[in-house]
Amino acid sequence: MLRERRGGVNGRRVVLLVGTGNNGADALLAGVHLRSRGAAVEALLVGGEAYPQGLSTLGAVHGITVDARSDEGRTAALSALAAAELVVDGIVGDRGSGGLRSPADELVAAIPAGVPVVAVDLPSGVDPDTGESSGPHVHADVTVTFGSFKPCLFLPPASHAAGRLEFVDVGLTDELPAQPLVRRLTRVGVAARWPVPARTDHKYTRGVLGVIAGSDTYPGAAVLAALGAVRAGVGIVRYIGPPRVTDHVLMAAPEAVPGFGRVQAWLLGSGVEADPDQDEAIGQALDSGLPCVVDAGALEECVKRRAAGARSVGADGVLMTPHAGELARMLDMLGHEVTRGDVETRPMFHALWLAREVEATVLLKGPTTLIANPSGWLFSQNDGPPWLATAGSGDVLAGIAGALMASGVGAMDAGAMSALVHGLAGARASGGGPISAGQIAEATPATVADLLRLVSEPPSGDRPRRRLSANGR
Ligand SMILES: NC(=O)C1=CN([C@@H]2O[C@H](COP(=O)(O)OP(=O)(O)OC[C@H]3O[C@@H](n4cnc5c(N)ncnc54)[C@H](OP(=O)(O)O)[C@@H]3O)[C@@H](O)[C@H]2O)[C@@H](O)CC1
Ligand SMILES: Nc1ncnc2c1ncn2[C@@H]1O[C@H](COP(=O)(O)OP(=O)(O)O)[C@@H](O)[C@H]1O
Repeated sequence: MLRERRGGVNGRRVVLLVGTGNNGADALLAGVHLRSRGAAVEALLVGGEAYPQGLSTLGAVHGITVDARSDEGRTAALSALAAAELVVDGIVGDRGSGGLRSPADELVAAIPAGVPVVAVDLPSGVDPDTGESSGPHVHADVTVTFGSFKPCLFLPPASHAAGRLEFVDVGLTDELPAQPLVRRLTRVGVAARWPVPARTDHKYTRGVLGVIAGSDTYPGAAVLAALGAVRAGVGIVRYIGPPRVTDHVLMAAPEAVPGFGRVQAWLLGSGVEADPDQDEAIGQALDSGLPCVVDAGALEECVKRRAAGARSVGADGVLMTPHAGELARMLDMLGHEVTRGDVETRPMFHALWLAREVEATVLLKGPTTLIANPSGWLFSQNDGPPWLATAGSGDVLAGIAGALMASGVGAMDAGAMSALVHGLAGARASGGGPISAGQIAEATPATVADLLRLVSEPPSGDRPRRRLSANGR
């Protein structure tokens, strides 16, 4: 980072924020290394006993140590930070809880804006297991993590403070639980799970998705949801909605077939407003025992029915796709006083809460997408640019998820796979600039094709097939 931003290491001022644990020790050793390359290194001690060997080695190479707990030390620490060209955060690691104590909180708040920060293991001040934070915390440009990714690196809001993640394998893989609490599907993981048609397939065996979406107020949502499904490669879309909306859907996606018929899964609710015909159709679909993606205007009906015990399919057959505001509304409906702000502050907690209350899979949309199921497992996907935050983007996502569920993919996988493909398609369409939701749908086929190339057999047969790990990641 010093090389990238300051043209080299020699003579640069590096400040280490050093706690008493292993992360403090790692920061000290990083300091020794940087000192040996000519950087001026100051270690600010924020707790009691820091790693003695690290302190003595840093001293031996003429690094400076400041005990920031005394008044005098704190003043020196603050002026070191004001002049820093790189900060290494080793205050707390995965045993940190309850927010930063003094003087760490004051020092973190004093890191000047624009100075690059490298965090050891996690940005100090966030809760390692939940990604929540109750006070000031470090905002890192890069987090270097050892042995395994800590849950907070994937869980917002902490994940947004971690910056780029650098993983260093220190050989702990065998010690880790087989099923981590939070997982992230990679491109290869999605490609390996993608339903690729066999030579003998026809459109019905590939899966038919019934789409009940759109209204006279929001005709576009139906168009975008149908396009998402068609472009993700469903066998057929059957569209059910008001006549004017049907016309729009058929204009944009002539592949769609209007009216009821046999389907393998449902996509319900995108752009739906109170309408007796659609409400009845949605109710029937929810009772059909078929897998469903439940979005926007169908969320309330789904929650009501499932909370009352009407659960025609289990959690892996229902993928609810609220954004933070909708998730708050659903929990409120169930008698819990929850605001959008509460959900944004504790997204994992609230997604799991709804998943457990109604025994469904919950995909919570946002800058990072969380997919939670009632057993407590989560996927966290963070694959697209902020340009995805555009009207109708979520309707396309619902369409992609619907296509996957119609072809037999379970709700957890369908949620994570659609989030990754939606994110990558957004990035492809964007190329760094603004996008419309329709462009996300348009970029989906090429995005899937790129993914599938990661796991396809080479034509010549002499390159080995890419090996996947046991869990497909
Ligand atoms: N092309 C189409 O057909 C599209 C159709 N769509 C369809 O629309 C339906 C509604 O979905 P939605 O998520 O947009 O609405 P909804 O959950 O009620 O949240 C609204 C909340 O947002 C806020 N808010 C509003 N304005 C704000 C502002 N200027 N600045 C800041 N905040 C503002 C306001 O919150 P407040 O702070 O006022 O409490 C309000 O409560 C849904 O069926 C979807 O599929 C969409 O996909 C879009 C494309
Ligand atoms: N800052 C962001 N970075 C990346 N993706 C985002 C960001 N904000 C929103 N998204 C994604 O954009 C989509 C927005 O969906 P949604 O809120 O339902 O909007 P709409 O109802 O207009 O379609 C979701 O897939 C969400 O995860």
